[in-house]
Amino acid sequence: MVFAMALPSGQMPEFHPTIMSLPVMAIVLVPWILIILIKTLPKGPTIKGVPGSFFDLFCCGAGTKYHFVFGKSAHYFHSLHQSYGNIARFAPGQATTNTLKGLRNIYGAGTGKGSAFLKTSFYKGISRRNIFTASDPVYHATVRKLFGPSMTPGAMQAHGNVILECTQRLHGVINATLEKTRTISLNRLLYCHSVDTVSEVLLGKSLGCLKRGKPYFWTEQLSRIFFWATIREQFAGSGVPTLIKLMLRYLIRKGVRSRAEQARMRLINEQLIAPHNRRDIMVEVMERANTSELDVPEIAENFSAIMLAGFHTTQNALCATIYFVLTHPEANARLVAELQAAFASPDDVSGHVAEGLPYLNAVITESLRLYPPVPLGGPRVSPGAYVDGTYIPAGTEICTSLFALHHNPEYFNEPYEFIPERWTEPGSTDKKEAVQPFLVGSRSCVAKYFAKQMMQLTLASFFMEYEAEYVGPVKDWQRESRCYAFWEVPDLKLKLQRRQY
Ligand code: HEM
Repeated sequence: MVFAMALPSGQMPEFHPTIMSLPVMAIVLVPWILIILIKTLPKGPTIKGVPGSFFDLFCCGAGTKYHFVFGKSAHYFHSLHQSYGNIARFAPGQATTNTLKGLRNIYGAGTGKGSAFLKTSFYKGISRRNIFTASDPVYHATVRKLFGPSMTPGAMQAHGNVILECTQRLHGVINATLEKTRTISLNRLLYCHSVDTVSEVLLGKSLGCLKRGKPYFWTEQLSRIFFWATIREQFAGSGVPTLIKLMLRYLIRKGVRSRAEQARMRLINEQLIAPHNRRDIMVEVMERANTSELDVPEIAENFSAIMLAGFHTTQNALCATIYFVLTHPEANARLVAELQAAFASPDDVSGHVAEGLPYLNAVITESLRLYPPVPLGGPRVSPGAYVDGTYIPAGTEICTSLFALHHNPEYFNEPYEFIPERWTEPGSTDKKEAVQPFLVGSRSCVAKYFAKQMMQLTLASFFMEYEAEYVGPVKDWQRESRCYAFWEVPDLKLKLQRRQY
C-alpha cells in the first residue's frame, strides 16, 4: 500500500526477482560457501616441497574441484605437470606424477605391510567391499587367486568364438540399420556390445542389450556412481555430500541405486544356480570356489564388480580407436590392407591370427595411449616412501595420471599425434613401457587380456566388414570428451557401407 501511494500511476511496483533475490542469495549462500571452504581445508598431513597451483594449495583445492566437477580433470592434471614438473600437488595433501618411475614406485610397490600404497577411501564410496574397492591386501589377494586364473591369456583363448558371436550380433544390428540409413552413431551400439560380451564371457549369459536396442538402467549406473564418489571425495566434510545424498534419496530418484544393485545381484544369483551350456568364467570360478575362503554372496559381489568394470572401459576404447583410425586415412588404409591379407572375409576373423597382427595391435595400443579409458590412475595412500625421488609422507595421497604419463614428451615424440608406427617401426625412440593403460602391479586390471582380445576381435571384424567415414562434429576427440573416472565419449557418427567379398 505504501508503495502504491508512492507511484504516480498508483500501480504496485514491478517485482524483480533477481534484484530481490540477490541479498537473499548473499545471506544464504555466502556463509555456506565460506563454511564449505573452511570445512574442506585439509585436515590430514600435507606434502611439503612439491609445487602446485595457488588455487589448489591455498584455496582448498579449488582448481581441482572445479575441473573435477566439469569433467576436465585429466586435462587439468596434465596441465599441472606441464607447469610444475613431474610431481605436482593438486591439493595440500594430494599429488600426481607423470613418470614411469613414479608409476612403478606407487603401483608396483608390492603388498607388504608398511610398503604398499593402498587404495584410498575414495573406493569405499563406490560400493561394498570387492576386488575393485577393497584396500585390504589379504582380502584382495584371496579374490585375485579365485578369479585370476580364468583371465590369463591362455584361459581367455577359450572365449574367442563367443566374442566373435557377439561381434556378429553387433553387425546384425548395424546391417539392419543400414537398410534405412547409411549414417549411424555407434556409441550406444558399442556400449550394448560391451555389456553383452562381458556378461556372456563372464556369466555365460548375454544381457541382450543389442537385441533390446538399449542398455539396462543398472548397467549405466557406474559412471554416475564414480561421479558422485568423486564429488564426495572432493567436498568431504563440507556438508555437500550429505546434501546431495538427501537430494538424491528423497527428492529426485528414490532408491535408484539400491534397485540397480538388486537387479544386478538378481542376475548373478540366477546365473549361479542356472545350468551353463559352456565353460564360461563363472563355471571355472565356481569349480575353484570350494578351495577359497570366500562365501557365495561374496563371490557374487565380486562377479558384479568385475562385470561393471568392463562395460565403460571397453566401449571407451573401441569408440576412440575407430575415431582415430577413421580420421587418419593412411592408418585406415594400412590397417585394412593388413586385415585383408590375413583374412579372406569377416567370417574368417580368428583370435589366434588377430593377436599376432602388428598394425592392428599398434592402432589399439596407440589409441589406449592417447585416450586411456581410466585417465587418472587410481588414488593411493602413501606408506611414507619416495616416489620418483620425492618423499611422499605417510597418509598423504598420490596417483599417476595415466593421461599425463602417456602424453609426457620425455617419452614420446609428437605426444599428441596418433602415430601407430611408433609401435611397429624398429627405429622408434619412444619409451614403450610408459604406456600402461591397465596400470601395473597387484592392482592392475585383472581382465587386461580379456579387454585386449575383445578389442582385437571387434575391431578386426568391424574394419573387415565396413568401409567407414567419420562424419561427426568432433575435431579433437580428447578435448571434447568429459572425464569422470572414465570418459564421456563424443558422438561417433559414421557413414558406413558393407564391403563386398
Ligand atoms: C580397455 C579396457 C580396460 C582398461 C583400459 C582397464 C583399465 C583398468 C585400470 C587402469 C584399472 C586399475 C584401476 C584402479 O586402480 O583404480 C583396472 C582395474 C580393474 N579392471 Fe580394468 N580395464 C579395462 C577393461 C576391463 C574389463 C573388460 C574388465 C572386466 C571384465 C575389467 C575389470 C577390472 C577389475 C575387476 C579391476 C580391479 C582389479 C583389482 O584391483 O585387482 N577391466 N582396469
